[in-house]
Amino acid sequence: MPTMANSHFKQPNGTVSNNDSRRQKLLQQRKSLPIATVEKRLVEEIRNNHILIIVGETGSGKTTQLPQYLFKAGFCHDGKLVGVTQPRRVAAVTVAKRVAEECGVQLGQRVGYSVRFDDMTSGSTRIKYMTDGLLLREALLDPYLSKYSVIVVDEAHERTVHTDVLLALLKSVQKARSQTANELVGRENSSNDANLEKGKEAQTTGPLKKGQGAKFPPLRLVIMSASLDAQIFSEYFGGAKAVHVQGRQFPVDIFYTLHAETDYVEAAMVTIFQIHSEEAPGDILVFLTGQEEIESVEGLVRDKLPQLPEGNRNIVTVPIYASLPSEQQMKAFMPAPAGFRKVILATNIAETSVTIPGIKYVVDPGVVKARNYNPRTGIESLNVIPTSKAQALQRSGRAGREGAGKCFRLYTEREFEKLADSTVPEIKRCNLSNVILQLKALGVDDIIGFDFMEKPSRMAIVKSLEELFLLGALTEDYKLSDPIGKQMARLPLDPIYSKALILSSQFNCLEEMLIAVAMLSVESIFFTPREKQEEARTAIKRFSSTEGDHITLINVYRSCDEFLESGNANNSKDKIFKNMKKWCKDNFVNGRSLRHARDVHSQIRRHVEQMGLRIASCGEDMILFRRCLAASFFLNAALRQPDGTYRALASSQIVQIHPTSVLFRAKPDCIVFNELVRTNQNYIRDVTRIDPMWLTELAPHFYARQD
Ligand SMILES: Nc1ncnc2c1ncn2[C@@H]1O[C@H](COP(=O)(O)OP(=O)(O)OP(=O)(O)O)[C@@H](O)[C@H]1O
Repeated sequence: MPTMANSHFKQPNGTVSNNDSRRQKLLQQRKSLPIATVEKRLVEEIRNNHILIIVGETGSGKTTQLPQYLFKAGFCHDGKLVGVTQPRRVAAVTVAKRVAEECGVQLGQRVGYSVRFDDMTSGSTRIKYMTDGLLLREALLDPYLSKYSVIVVDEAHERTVHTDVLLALLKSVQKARSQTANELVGRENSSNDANLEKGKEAQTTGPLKKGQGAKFPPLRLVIMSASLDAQIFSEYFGGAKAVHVQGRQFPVDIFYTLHAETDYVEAAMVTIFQIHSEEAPGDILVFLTGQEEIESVEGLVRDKLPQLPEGNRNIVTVPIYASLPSEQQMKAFMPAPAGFRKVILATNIAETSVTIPGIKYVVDPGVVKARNYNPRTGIESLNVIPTSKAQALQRSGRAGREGAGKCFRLYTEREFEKLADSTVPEIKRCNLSNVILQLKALGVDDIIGFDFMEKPSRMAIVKSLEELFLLGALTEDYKLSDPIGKQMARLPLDPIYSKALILSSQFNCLEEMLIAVAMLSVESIFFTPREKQEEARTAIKRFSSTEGDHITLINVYRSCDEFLESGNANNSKDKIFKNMKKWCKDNFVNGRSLRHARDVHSQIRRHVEQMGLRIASCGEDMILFRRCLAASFFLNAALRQPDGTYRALASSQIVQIHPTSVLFRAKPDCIVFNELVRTNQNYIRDVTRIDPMWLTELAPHFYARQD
């Protein structure tokens, strides 16, 4: 077995090395992986079975090695690709970098990746890592996924909405590619939603046409995970064969607490410092639930350092969470400064697939922030819940990848035993509008009869179909509308935001809506340090609009723009970055969030430009913009009640304006909002004042009915 590969500390992840000894070392590492002993057998199984399920321990080499074996075995000979999907972009990017390095090729050549807004592939790419969402989008343009000979769905146990939909889609593509002209194709169903909902005649359309798929060679599917319940997948794929890859590379010792912890953040802090003072060198990966919690722990660690003995302050914290811009996420993969211990504070985006060089210790509080959706009330909420056993296994699997590791679970062994084996599939606990819009765009007519691995409730499907109809994305017989529905499906956003962008081009305020949507897509734009509450409030007031949070967010964005434009023209990128950081700090704006919003803004701007939408600004006339908000978010309108609470008009839920909203005290009569958060109350966030008359004028199809 190789010893711990400290070279990773010195060489940034993914650089192409001409250094022979580095290549030799990588080759040695590859050969020592458990999967290497079964290379021939796996290739044979994939040749002989069109669907194969592979279960193997974390770190055994599935993600990095199998695609290379398939390439070597000739699955890419005629220019075809091996596609590997990951639930998360950070995994797709980092694994592709690693595999390119192992192959000794430049990233983007033989080995590449493609994730939303970032394509690192070329005509010569044969092994392509991507997110599952991206492959779904590819299917819009190439319904038979004709350029792939094999598709590997990695980390299938995560059961994200995209993974589930992708599996169903791949099943029908595979069937189509192995069928003859006379056979029926999976996506052509005998009934459709209009039929089910309205008793009309069945109609079928869809891009998969009878016999067309037979033009392409059969598609092979590989479904992989370390902790997957092979049985469920095997049944779904008609008794597909499952193989188990035995053995793990390095051992990971698991430690549990003796007693249940009441405050997991506090327990995580204690554990970090205990590891730092008692354990051998090696970096620490701590799982937390979200940006705010990560930033608060960063602050707590910073505050604690001066209290430690001088020689013991050599800790650096590095955050990693989904809404952090990619280049900042990559900092987690860089080596710590010499003599320092790196403490990575991560959400579950670092839970599967990734190898973070240097990690020897994992701290796992056993909780995760998960989406939950109630189709009856239409409320989608984010709740902190216990992880499943499968997640606990994945988390501990992040240690022990370069040498033996340790995992500290901040809960008792008895609590572990009580955890569910696997996570409830996301498709059963989220709003389905986005998925249904994508499926409709893929030509799936019958959502209720669609071959989901696990069917979402009929109520959830019907509710989302109704929502899409009200937004104008579907016609009366639940077909994708043209052009609105088609345009909405092209935008990689929630349908309600896509609709807002399309409408705002008609209201002459697309400039403003682009900023609003970008700002709404990031967490916590303002930060209020505990010790500077008053100062922060005064600073934030400078951006406040009496009309509400949307215009306030636009004011922040534009003020920063103005600052960057004035006097920064001749500055280097680095200098501008530093200036922006200072501006944000002075104004109590969260710099990371604002940078992310600017990123999202330029990406969606590119999309709307490509779609030919007219980009104009309403200038000073913010009434136009507010009218557009009313026209777009009419499903999220609420009226004030005599007691100061609000009644959400679509669901009749009683809600309250969140204290962080600029309208918290003003309490206008009628509002639209964007987020409903359920804690001990139903709080609404991102709120703007509107005139109630606008609702009947701008959304008569909904409000005429309500009255
Ligand atoms: N970026 C990297 N830097 C250093 N070592 C790496 C890197 N990526 C992979 N490795 C090494 O290759 C091994 C196999 O990684 P791989 O991702 O293929 O395993 P896996 O079986 O897919 O694991 P998981 O189920 O956790 O995704 C790791 O345990 C690690 O030793």
